[in-house]
Amino acid sequence: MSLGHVAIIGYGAIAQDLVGILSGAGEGAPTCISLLVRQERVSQTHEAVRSLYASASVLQITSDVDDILGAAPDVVAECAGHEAVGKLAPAVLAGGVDLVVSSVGALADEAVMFEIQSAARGSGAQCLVPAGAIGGIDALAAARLSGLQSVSYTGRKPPSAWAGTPAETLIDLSALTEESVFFAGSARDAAQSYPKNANVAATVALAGTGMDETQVRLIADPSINENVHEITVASDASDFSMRFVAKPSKRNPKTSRSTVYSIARAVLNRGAALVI
Ligand SMILES: NC(=O)C1=CN([C@@H]2O[C@H](COP(=O)(O)OP(=O)(O)OC[C@H]3O[C@@H](n4cnc5c(N)ncnc54)[C@H](OP(=O)(O)O)[C@@H]3O)[C@@H](O)[C@H]2O)C=CC1
Ligand SMILES: O=C([O-])CC(=O)C(=O)O
Repeated sequence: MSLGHVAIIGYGAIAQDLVGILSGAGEGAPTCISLLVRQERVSQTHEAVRSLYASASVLQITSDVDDILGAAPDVVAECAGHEAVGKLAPAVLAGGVDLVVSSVGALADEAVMFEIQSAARGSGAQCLVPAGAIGGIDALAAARLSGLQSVSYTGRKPPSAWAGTPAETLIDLSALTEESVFFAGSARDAAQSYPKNANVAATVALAGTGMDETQVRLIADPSINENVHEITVASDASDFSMRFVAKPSKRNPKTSRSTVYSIARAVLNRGAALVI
């Protein structure tokens, strides 16, 4: 088995790291990588990619999803944002291509969720939700089969990681001297109000008690430099708590560095004989 053509939507922090990881995957590396970027970013992306991957003539760059689908990729990895999921995911899935989604919080929009599931059911393609920045999603999704009593998620990041979000209107991020819980509510509200910071809340919700029952707290904490993700689960099979202390991405402090490795694993597993 081998991985053929991988297409990636976006070329920001996660996607740039993903291209590096896939290109360096040795025997498991895809034979071809395509990038789907905004029209206005096509030429700058060509420049960036050419300087980094001089020998990799395999990289193709387009702003047209039909170019991607016409080349029949084995899998598409979305690494762009909620808007890109709403706009492009149904077309990819309707085209019969499996999609690994990073921006899981987009599925908190019921219309987007419906379109994605309809497109996947119609073509037989799958929308794959990786764990992303967090872990323990396997244990949670398995425990759900036994019966879940409660699932809660807490996301804690340095104040600067919440810049440009509604947290700014709730608290003075630059003046914090101690942690501040600025959001407590459902995973659906968290994912939709904090689209670049709370995708994990949606992932935990999908694996567990759903968007409306999953309890979420979001915290700005001036005493930390990492992004800390915690889940607490009570189920008929087991009770567990997990805490992940993730280093921030060097390219984007809102994004945990662990995220891209989870996406890469989901992609590389498509070409593996033994999947773990
Ligand atoms: N599941 C998880 O655990 C996590 C998920 N995420 C999700 O992943 C997304 C990407 O993260 P990250 O790489 O750090 O973010 P970045 O902002 O660094 O990169 C996103 C890139 O995607 C581009 N983009 C956005 N919309 C489109 C589109 N419609 N078509 C083509 N390109 C597009 C952006 O371009 P432009 O700048 O022009 O808008 C930008 O270059 C986040 O927005 C978040 O939704 C992030 C962290 C954890
Ligand atoms: O990467 C992270 O720390 C989590 C994140 O941004 C998200 O869930 O959207």
